[in-house]
Amino acid sequence: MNVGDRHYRTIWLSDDRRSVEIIDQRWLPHDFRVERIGSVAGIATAIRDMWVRGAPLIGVTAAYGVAMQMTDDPSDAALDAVWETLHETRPTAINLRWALDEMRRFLRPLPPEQRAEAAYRRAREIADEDVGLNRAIGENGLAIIKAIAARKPKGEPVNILTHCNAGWLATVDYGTATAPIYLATEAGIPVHVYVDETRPRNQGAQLTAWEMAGHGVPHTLIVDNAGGHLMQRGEIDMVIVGTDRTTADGDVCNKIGTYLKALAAADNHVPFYVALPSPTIDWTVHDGLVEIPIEQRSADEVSLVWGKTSDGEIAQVRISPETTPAANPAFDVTPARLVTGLITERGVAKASREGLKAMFPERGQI
Ligand SMILES: CSC[C@H]1O[C@H](OP(=O)(O)O)[C@H](O)[C@@H]1O
Repeated sequence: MNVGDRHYRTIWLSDDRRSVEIIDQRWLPHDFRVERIGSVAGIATAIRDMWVRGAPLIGVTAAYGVAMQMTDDPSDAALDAVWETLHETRPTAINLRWALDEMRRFLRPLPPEQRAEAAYRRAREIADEDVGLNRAIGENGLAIIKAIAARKPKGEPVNILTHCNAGWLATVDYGTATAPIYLATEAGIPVHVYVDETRPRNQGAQLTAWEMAGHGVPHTLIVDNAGGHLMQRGEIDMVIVGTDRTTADGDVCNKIGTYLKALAAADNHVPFYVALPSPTIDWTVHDGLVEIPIEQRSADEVSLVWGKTSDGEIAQVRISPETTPAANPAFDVTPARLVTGLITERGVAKASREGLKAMFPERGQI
């Protein structure tokens, strides 16, 4: 999307045709920093420490990491080793495994001497595919926003709540949950977005709010605990979130706190949508609560917060006693029964095995 008057993707090949450049999201919204990464170790650090984050973007970044490995050592052993190294960086987003599997599937049959060039080509294709998938998600989600807008007094905005950042910063471009919002804004449909701050890393306050401001989307930052209150008072017309892994039965794993939003939405009859490209569907699992690994991140992310001081320094401060332990599960699972619909690149699927099979019949027996 545009940053000022310049278009950016979140990741792109450097002019050395080996490294990639990424928007280092740790410093947003206070500082826009681009980092160049030219090694598998650098890619692993960028994913693990969330310089880049968001399921689709994690996958694309890993794909380029495989390409870097193939440049250094195109052997089968190296291909397996880079799969393992990058797969262990973050356990929940299925796009990471999907991208690593896809790169290995694509490269294995090739002679080693062809693998590096082919790997960079395939990584770029995966990045381009992500943009196309998200654009299609935007079109399918736009129809939902239009239908809600049609039922509201003319000119009144559709009030949309979103959690965490499933925006263009979580993908290569457009985002998933934000794609319908961007297209609605471009179509002149009045929308207003309630942005959950999304503790502990505040992806909403720091990233989604920055995106909304940058794209001229009216928005209001709220604490995570305010969403239910707003729904009770009829101030939310729909919820739309992203996902890091959705099961073949429609259970949705997403940033911690999503489940609580879904419960409040169900209790207040607010439609709760999940936007996802098909690589985020894990067809090998059915019960998300049992089968999806939930990343446990550092307690420091709970006890310390980043911000800008009054003299403009970006700093971290402690918000709890030094001796207080903290728990930091990074994701939770929303059961399919709480999901109104899954907005995919092909259309809106029911959150069920039948609904997903109907949308993706080529998946056969799931
Ligand atoms: C479009 S996937 C976005 C998804 O990823 C985020 O997690 P994280 O920031 O930890 O990578 C969050 O769950 C978003 O919904």
